[in-house]
Amino acid sequence: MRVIVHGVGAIGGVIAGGLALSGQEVVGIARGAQLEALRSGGLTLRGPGWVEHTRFDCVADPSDIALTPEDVVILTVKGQDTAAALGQLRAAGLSDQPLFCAQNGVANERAALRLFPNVHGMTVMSPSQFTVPGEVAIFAGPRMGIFDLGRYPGGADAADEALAGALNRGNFAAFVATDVMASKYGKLLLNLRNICEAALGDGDLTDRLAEAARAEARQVLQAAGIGWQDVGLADPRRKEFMQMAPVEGVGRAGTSTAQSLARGAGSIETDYLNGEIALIGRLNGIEAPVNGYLAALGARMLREGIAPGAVSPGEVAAVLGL
Ligand SMILES: NC(=O)C1=CN([C@@H]2O[C@H](COP(=O)(O)OP(=O)(O)OC[C@H]3O[C@@H](n4cnc5c(N)ncnc54)[C@H](OP(=O)(O)O)[C@@H]3O)[C@@H](O)[C@H]2O)C=CC1
Ligand SMILES: CC(C)(CO)C(=O)C(=O)O
Repeated sequence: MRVIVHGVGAIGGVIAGGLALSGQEVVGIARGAQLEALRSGGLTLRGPGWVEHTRFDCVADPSDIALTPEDVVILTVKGQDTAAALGQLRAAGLSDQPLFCAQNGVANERAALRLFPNVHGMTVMSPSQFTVPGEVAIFAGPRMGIFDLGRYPGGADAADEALAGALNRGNFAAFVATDVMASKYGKLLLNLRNICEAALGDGDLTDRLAEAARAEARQVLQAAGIGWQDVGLADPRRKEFMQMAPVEGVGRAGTSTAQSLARGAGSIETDYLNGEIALIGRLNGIEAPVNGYLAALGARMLREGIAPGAVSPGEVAAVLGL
């Protein structure tokens, strides 16, 4: 098995780095300064109380790789970049190799299944950050992440077992799940907080706003007949495998959404997180005003260049009556 990681940023870096450090053959797909840095100097991983350095092959496009039936692809781009990445993979000749969507949100797998037959979901619990080109930080230990892996839309097969085995050898805690989308919907509920924290920073209003978004989302999912599994702090695997911890010399820029805003990435994932709840609500004739507002707020922050934490608490509290 050769593992191709498409999108070596925070999560792609941690996954590719952990696998490479364990001796697994890895090829990364990256772009810009990150590609240059990975090619010239390799990847540095910084964790709580440790630093590791590793090297693996990196290319700019899947078409630079001579794909074989033994390849497995892990997609680690943000949801808004999935369509372009899938198009690249198709142009490169990917066919029935397993394709794992190691991303937040629940829309990536469906988009992938339109083009490819062998699609798998992968829930990612791994608080990570792209710091500078050629370096990523992981704010948790003792394992670098907890993953649920399974075939989309359901079931599990040998590819899930094989990748879970490789990830476990790479200091992750990986679990094969026959209903991986239940786990991914559970993770979606957690990620509804991303834009709240990106807008307001941490605090009581953020907590209340996130809870309002989650309460609304639970109603929407229930009405749409969609089940979920709790993968939050109550999940006993977190205590055993992965607790949050600071990384010396690296300030945490918040969730992946705040990270995109902080580094001026030009796009954020909110339409695939809170926007997904608004979409499911609209498809089922249910109002989802809190998540609809939060998706629009994310778009406004991007449009107006509002920095993380700089949205007026009074405005949010007034609009949502909190
Ligand atoms: N960060 C975290 O703590 C967590 C993130 N996640 C999820 O993981 C997924 C990835 O997030 P994260 O790692 O934070 O995001 P990052 O932006 O750090 O990483 C994504 C990387 O993919 C690159 N990329 C995008 N499209 C392409 C392409 N076509 N070819 C090559 N490279 C490409 C981006 O480049 P560029 O910078 O140029 O856009 C970037 O380097 C998201 O769904 C996120 O929600 C899940 C759990 C935790
Ligand atoms: C782990 C968590 C909830 C926060 O880092 C995340 O998924 C994200 O940043 O998108």
